[in-house]
Order: sequence, then C-alpha cells, then structure tokens
Amino acid sequence: MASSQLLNSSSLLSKSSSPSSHRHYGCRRLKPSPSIICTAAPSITSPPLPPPLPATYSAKYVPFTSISTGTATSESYSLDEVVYRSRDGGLLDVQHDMDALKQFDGHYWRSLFDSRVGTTRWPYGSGVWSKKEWVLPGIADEDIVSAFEGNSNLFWAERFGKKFLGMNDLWIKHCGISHTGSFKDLGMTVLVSQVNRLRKLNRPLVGVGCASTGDTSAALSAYCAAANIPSIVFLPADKISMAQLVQPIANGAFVLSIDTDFDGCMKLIREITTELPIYLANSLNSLRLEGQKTAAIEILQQFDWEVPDWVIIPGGNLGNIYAFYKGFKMCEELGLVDRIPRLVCAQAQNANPLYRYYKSGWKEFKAVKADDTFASAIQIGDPVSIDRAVYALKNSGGIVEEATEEELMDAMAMADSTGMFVCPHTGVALSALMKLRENGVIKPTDRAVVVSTAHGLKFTQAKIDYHSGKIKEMACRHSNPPVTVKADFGSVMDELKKYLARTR
Ligand SMILES: Cc1ncc(COP(=O)(O)O)c(C=O)c1O
Ligand SMILES: N[C@@H](CCOP(=O)(O)O)C(=O)O
Repeated sequence: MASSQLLNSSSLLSKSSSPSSHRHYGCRRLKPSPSIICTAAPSITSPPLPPPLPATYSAKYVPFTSISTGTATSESYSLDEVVYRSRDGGLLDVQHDMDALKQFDGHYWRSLFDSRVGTTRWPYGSGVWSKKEWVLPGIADEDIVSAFEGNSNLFWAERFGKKFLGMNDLWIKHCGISHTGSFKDLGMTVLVSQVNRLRKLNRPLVGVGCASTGDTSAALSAYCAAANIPSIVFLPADKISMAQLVQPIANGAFVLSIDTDFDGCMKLIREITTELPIYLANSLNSLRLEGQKTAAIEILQQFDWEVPDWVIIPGGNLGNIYAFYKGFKMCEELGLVDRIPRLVCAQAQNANPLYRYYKSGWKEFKAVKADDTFASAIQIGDPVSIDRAVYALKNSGGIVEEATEEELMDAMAMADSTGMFVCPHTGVALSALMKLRENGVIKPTDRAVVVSTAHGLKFTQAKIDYHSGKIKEMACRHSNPPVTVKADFGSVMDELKKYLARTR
C-alpha cells in the first residue's frame, strides 16, 4: 500500500543511521507527521488504509490466571460490569478478541497507528486513543474523556549515557511530562471514559475513588473534574509531596488525609468500594492497564518499530510493569515486531517486596512494611499486582533491582546535571541501570529505555534537601548549592573566578 510504502521509506532512512538520527524519531516535534507525508503524495499512489472495523473488535474481563496459566475459562465479564476480582478472589485482565485484530497484519497496524500521530481528530490525537482498537474498542468517541495524553517524548540521554555509563544508545521515555505530571494519565483516561459511559447507561455510580501515593489521585481528580464526575481520594497523611497534594484539592476532589500508609489506604478503599457504588480507580482495576500499555507501543513506534534491548521501570503497586509487558507482547503477537525487550523492575530498597521475592528465587512472597523513601510514590509494601509483575518478568527474561536512598538521589542528581529534571522514582530506575551496567548485564552497546514516571517538579522538596546537602547520613555527592554573595563587584568577581577555575 502506497501510504505504507511512504512510511517505510522514512523507516529506511533511519535503519542505517546512528542513535543521534533516532533522536528525530524520539522527539515527536521533529518527526515528520505521516499524515503530512500522505497528504503530500499524489492520491493515485496512496490509497487510504482500509478503515478499522470497530464493530468487530471486542474485549472482556477474564481471570488473570487464565492468561498466566494459558488455560481456557468460561468465567468472563463484560467491561460494562462493575467487577475487579475473579470468582476466586484473583486478579482480572482485559482480554481482547485477538482473532478479530488478526484480520489485519502487523504492517497494517503500524501504518494505522503512524497515520494518527499528530492528528487533531478526536480522539486519535491522544497517544492512548490512537490505539483505540487495542484499548477499549467498544466505547463511543463522544464518551471518551481525554486530555490528548501520551505521545510523550522519547529523549536521547546522550550526555548522561556517555558520561556516566559509557552508553551511546540510552533513552528516557518521559511519561511524566503529561497532563497531570505522571504516567497515570494514560490509564485514567480509559478508566474515567468507561465510568462516563456507565453513568450515561444509568449505572448507579456516585463517584470514582482511589488510594494514592499522589499521582493516581492527581490523574483521577483531573479527568473526573473534566467529565463532571465526583472523585474521592484516600491519601496517607504526610507521605506525599505538597505539589501532589494540591492537585486533587484544586480539581475539586473529596480528599481524605488518613493516618496510615498507602497500603492502609488501599485496604480501606477496597472495603469502601464494596459497600458503596464508588468505582475503584486503582490499578487493581485492569482497565487502567489498557491505557498504560500504550506507552510500550509508543516506544516501539518512536524507534520506527525497532525493539530496544532493555526497558527499565520503577515499580510500586506493580501494575505498570505488567502494562508494559502487555503492550510489547500484543505488538509481537499481532506481528508489528518480532520480539519483546527484557524488562527490569526497579524498587527503592526501603519498599522492596518484589526485589526480595525475586532474590528468593520466586519462592515465597512476603508483603513488607514500607519505610519512608524519597521515592515516595513507590512507598508500597503490599503491591496489588504482584502476580502480574511476576508473570511479566518471567516472560520477558526480566530482572529486579533495588536502590538505596543515597543511590537513587545521586542518580536523580546526575541525570539533572545533564539537562533532565527527573523524579526520585526515575532515580531508582537509573540507579538500577547503573548497577546492571557495572556488573556487565547491560552492555555498552545495548539500547536501553528508562521509563521516567513523574515530573521532577512534583518532587522539588527532595531536590532542595539534596542540594542543601543536609540529608542525614547522605554525602549528596552531586549537590550544587547556591552561593550567597555580597552585592558588590569585588565579591561577585571573587566567586566567579573560583567557579571558573573549577570548571577549567
Ligand atoms: C511516579 C511513580 N513512579 C512509579 C510508580 C510505580 O508504578 P506501579 O505502581 O504501577 O508499579 C508510581 C505509582 O505507584 C508512581 O506514582
Ligand atoms: N503511585 C501510585 C500508587 C497507586 O498505584 P495504582 O497504579 O494502583 O493506582 C499513586 O500515585 O497513587
């Protein structure tokens, strides 16, 4: 098909090129929009792609064990039901009608997704809804609640990679540069859209609720406010950043600050949502992961459908690591790529139940009491998606790493010193990468992607603490405190000379 050939010829240009030319593919601003290419081509050589077939695509909830064990099940639920758990109390998963999706080959899907990049056509300008057929095929476009989330930058971390890791092919997927400043927007647009649909179908849902370490609550309250749906958020008192706390307050959510940790809030919201018609918005609800998985598809798309060797993701409640696995796996199963990357889940040492489980050879999982960590959004000791995470790791040649407080803060500061402004959770992932480079598991020539999960501006207090050099028992080796100087020419000159001598 001619339009696809045109797309392919742009791929060919990149095939033989260096990582630096991939920067143009990573950076959406610079990548020529395929729709522009199609418009410029004479229509005689570029017949349109066959239209997607919305009526034929469908999805339903099935027990996650039927996916993980590959066994058939008669248990399934419509996505219009309010259900979060299987009959035996296990997790659910959204299962797509893969036979329907397989009516078209990988080439078709790649071209279709590429053709939607940069469009303003509702809802396809969203990085999530540009993959609507793979996400929530049954929803009407007018029921979708979207902020055109996704399409986040894939940043070539050239200086960080070369300077600290001897790597030339390191990339940061900036999922935190988003509507509410974290990757949660990707899942929340799907969940809130479905709630919007259910309320229009007169389902008696009085609101949507979540427990949160700060990012889920921000996304939930923003999307609910946009759709005029009440949102209720349970936050662990004094355990989230000020910037995160003010988000649901500003968006008009009902905010409960509760004297417990995230795991305590999670337990409460699960109990409350069984008693009251409040829809549960945490990633226990597998709808969320359908949106989050599109970040994986987007990474492949940004590399012109070349598969990176490694993807490193910070883990807390552990939904996202599975979402990435699912996105990559669907691309493989539907023929868009021929393999999937190896996944690394990175945890803070102070909240590391998955790491301990991994280190025990997957023998016995024990929830932990999570200690305070600068990576406060992953201060979680009893992750609800533990089974999903284990499955994703086992099936992707995955690894689990951990980072101490000092390691994660140093890694964050090192990244910032090369022009980024990342959150402490991204620091955890970068620190894991550094360890895997040091022990030779990740090679200097490997292509690695670190998933940056939140915007650094949500965590300025952690950065202020670090750069003031006043964190107990932390050397803060990369701190860069401001110099206080008298307002006279001589004093300023003296300080400048000292600085310039140091930088020579
Ligand atoms: C900024 C940030 N990074 C990472 C995570 C971990 O994601 P997940 O809970 O899906 O493992 C979270 C939330 O838990 C988060 O808010
Ligand atoms: N970091 C999360 C914790 C809850 O995770 P979820 O994906 O299950 O909602 C947050 O920001 O609340």
